Amino acid sequence: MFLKRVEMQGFKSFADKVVINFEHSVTGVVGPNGCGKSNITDAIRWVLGEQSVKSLRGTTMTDVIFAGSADRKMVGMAEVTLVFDNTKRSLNSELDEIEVTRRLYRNGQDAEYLINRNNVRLKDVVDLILDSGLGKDSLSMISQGNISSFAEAKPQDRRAIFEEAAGVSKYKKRKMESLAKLERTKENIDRTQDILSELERQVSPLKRAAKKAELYKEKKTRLEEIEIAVLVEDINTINQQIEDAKKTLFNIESQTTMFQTTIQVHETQNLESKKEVNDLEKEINKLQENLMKVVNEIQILETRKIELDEKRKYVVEVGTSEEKAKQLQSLLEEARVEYEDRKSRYDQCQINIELLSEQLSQVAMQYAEFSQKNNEENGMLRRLQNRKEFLDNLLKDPFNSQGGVKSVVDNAASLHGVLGVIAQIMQPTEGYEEAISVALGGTMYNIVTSDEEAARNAINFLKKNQSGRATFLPLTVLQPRNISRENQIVCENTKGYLGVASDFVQCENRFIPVKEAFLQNVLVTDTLENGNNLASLLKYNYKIVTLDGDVIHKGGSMTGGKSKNSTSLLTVKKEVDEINQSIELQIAACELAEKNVQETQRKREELERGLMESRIGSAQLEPVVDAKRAKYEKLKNDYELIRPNGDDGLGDANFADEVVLKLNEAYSGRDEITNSIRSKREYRMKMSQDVDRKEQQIRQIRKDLETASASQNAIRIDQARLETKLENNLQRLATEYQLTYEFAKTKVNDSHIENAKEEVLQLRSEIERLGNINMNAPQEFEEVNERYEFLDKQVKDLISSRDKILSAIDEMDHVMKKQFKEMFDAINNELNDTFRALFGGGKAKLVLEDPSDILNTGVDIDVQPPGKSVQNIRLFSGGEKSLIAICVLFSILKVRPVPLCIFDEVEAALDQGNVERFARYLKNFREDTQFIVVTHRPGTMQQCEVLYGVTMQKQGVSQMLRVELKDAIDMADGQEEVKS
Ligand SMILES: Nc1ncnc2c1ncn2[C@@H]1O[C@H](COP(=O)(O)OP(=O)(O)OP(=O)(O)O)[C@@H](O)[C@H]1O
Repeated sequence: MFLKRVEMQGFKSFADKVVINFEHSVTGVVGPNGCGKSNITDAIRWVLGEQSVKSLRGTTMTDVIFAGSADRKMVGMAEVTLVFDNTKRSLNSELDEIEVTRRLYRNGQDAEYLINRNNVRLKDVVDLILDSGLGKDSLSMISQGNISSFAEAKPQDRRAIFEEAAGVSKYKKRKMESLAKLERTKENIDRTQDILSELERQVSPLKRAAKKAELYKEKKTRLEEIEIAVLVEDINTINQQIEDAKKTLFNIESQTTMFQTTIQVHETQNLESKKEVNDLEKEINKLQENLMKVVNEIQILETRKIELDEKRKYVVEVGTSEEKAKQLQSLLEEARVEYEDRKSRYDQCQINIELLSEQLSQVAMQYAEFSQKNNEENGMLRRLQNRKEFLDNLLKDPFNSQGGVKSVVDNAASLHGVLGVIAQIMQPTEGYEEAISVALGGTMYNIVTSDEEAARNAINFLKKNQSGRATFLPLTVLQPRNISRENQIVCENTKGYLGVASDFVQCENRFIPVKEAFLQNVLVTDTLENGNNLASLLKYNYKIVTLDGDVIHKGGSMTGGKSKNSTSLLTVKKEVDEINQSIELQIAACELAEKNVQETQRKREELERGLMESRIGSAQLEPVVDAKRAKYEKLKNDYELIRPNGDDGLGDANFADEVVLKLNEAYSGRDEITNSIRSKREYRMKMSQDVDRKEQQIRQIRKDLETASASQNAIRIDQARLETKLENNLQRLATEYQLTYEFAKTKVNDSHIENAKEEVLQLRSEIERLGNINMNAPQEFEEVNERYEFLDKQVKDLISSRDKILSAIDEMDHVMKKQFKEMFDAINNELNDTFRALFGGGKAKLVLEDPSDILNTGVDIDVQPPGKSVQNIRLFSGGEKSLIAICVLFSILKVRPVPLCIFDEVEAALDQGNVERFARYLKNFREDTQFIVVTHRPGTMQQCEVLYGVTMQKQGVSQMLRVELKDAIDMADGQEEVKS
């Protein structure tokens, strides 16, 4: 037998273990109402996986567990086992015997299925019986209710049994599943497409933004390359400039040493010269003493000579003619010598007068010039001293013209948080005073406060005291203003650019925000021309100042020029320094001018003295010469009278009187001393001039030394500035680009530097044109695009799976139509014979309500019992309806036999004759089908090969026992008479 055994324990009314062995093809189960017959059917249905509590006639699943009775306690577990013979492989297993068990515990949770005592899932049980004909809608379990509902059912509801028979229901189930899946797939497609279109909206702008960001990065990288190249180039230049500065410093140092040596040499020489002048002075004095002696000697000799002359005159008057002539000749010769000597000295005096006059007039002119120069220099010195006094006052009282500022500064000690005036806080680098002064402009009088409250307090103070107005800068509100990196590159590549103004200002750390707010975006150039060039490259976006204090304002307007004696608080210190220096120089200039005047005066006096001496000498000599000439001519006449033809004897005359000779000697000695004095004086003058010249040279060299030292300082400052700049550039290479100078050098090539300025401008304007950049865009785009592509693929997959489902549904529809139609036709073929057999004639047929819609059409039954006209099943009596339904059931069994069929009082509504016909007909199927028939009808019982009686001997607990026909009939409530 297919179902070999049923074992039950604790299932519904079967409290105790009951084992039913099936050994016959047709087994009858009999018993009185409520004894538990149908519970056996329920047990079989339950094991085969029934999940519907309603089908099991309960409200919860635990209702199947024996609930107890008057004298039995409830049990905790229900267990039913079915044992099948599977040698015909009706079940989906290769085993010959299969034991299926289901257990349920009262806690309702520990439900179990077992196949051959192994725990399995419900699905395994369902798979086991799939297509075996034991399904819950199959014909394997037919109750009286099924029979009547089949007959009463609408044609539409009736097709289920044909579908089951045709094996269509599994396709139908699959189709339902596929449709549900299709629905889910469509929903997924819709949902995914919604997300997709949302993503699509994001993807395009993100793609554009990402492209923009990439472009930006590219250009930025190029800018960086250029910047690195410019930095490297800058470093090269700075290194070169530092080298040059060192060389220049070395040259200046050598020059300084040379200057110092020259000064030393000059000073030593001057010392010697001065000593020499001193010696000359002494010599001259000595000579003058000698001169006096000679002059005295001359006077004595002259007196003696006069005496001698008198003696000679006497000889001439009283002597012989010979003596006379001789004497006269001697006198004549003497007079000639005297005359010529005096004449020559007189002439010399005249020459000296002329020479000295000329020299004197030159010196006088020089003296006038030097005096004028001296006056000028002194005037200049006075002007400088006046200016210095003014500047000193300004330094002492810098805010005299700014009432409010002065008042706040004077009272700073009592005002909380007043930190100082910008002009005092900022220290411009030497040489940059004018530039910083104009860069700050009026801001230099602004007062820095710690915060806004301090500023408010100070303003209230000014109001209260009505002591003026002032502008305040609270440190807490200051924002740094910079020039962009790209513009910086442009600047650094522009000729004459020196830096931003803040580079040239020192201040305490706490005031750095002030510097950054006002000077970090002001550019400094050396000249106005270079400033204009830079301004145009930067499109007039920045304020530019020059070292001279000219300003190119934002927008391009320019301010410049110079007003007399103008000064600002930032330049005043520089001017004071400069003026102190100028005063020092001016004092030296005055001293020099004074010295020149004095020197010239001394020279003039000396010349005047010489001239005077010469004039006196000349005046003294003039009458002497006349007298000597007259004397000489008279003696000549006298002698010619004595010797009219002349006498050669004259030559022999001994007129060389000793006195005369001495006198002549004395005169020539006097002249010699005078000449020596003159020449020594001249030499002394030359020496003094030489000393003066050298002193002047020393002063000039000292001036040059000062200039050299100033330029040394300037070069050192410049060198320090270059070294700071170099340090900054190296630092920037390291921090911004993580590069050493040596490595960066290997990275750059000429192409980076070529046209750097133009390219930077070009790149900068291109970057500007790019507008706002979302640097996260590439990543966001990648993420969104990845999601987009993923979802797009998913949609495609979903569409393809939807198409597959649709085609599977189509295929299933096709199979279902085919199988349904074939099964329907086959059953229809059998129905007529079955009908005739059970009704004893007539005819019957199945009719499709809508043959064009095989998948949904209802099934009607047209029957014509013998002697009756064709009628629809609904018009027949209850018994007839049952029998017609049974005809259909048997027709189906003929076409589609099932291994097990349980009939639960299906023939209840039939009359006895029909019951017997039914029971006999049933036996036709016992070859292929095992029947378990629950019945009250003796007619049926008679046809069963074995009968089991169900009893409830103990109240509420069912029991089974094999019974004989007679007992069975007795047990069946005696409702039917047994036909003997
Ligand atoms: N969980 C349960 N515990 C104890 N008894 C139960 C349980 N469930 C059902 N029963 C009993 O089973 C009996 C019904 O059994 P069943 O319907 O099989 O009777 P039957 O023999 O088919 O009757 P009829 O001939 O009237 O159809 C009832 O008496 C009911 O009290």
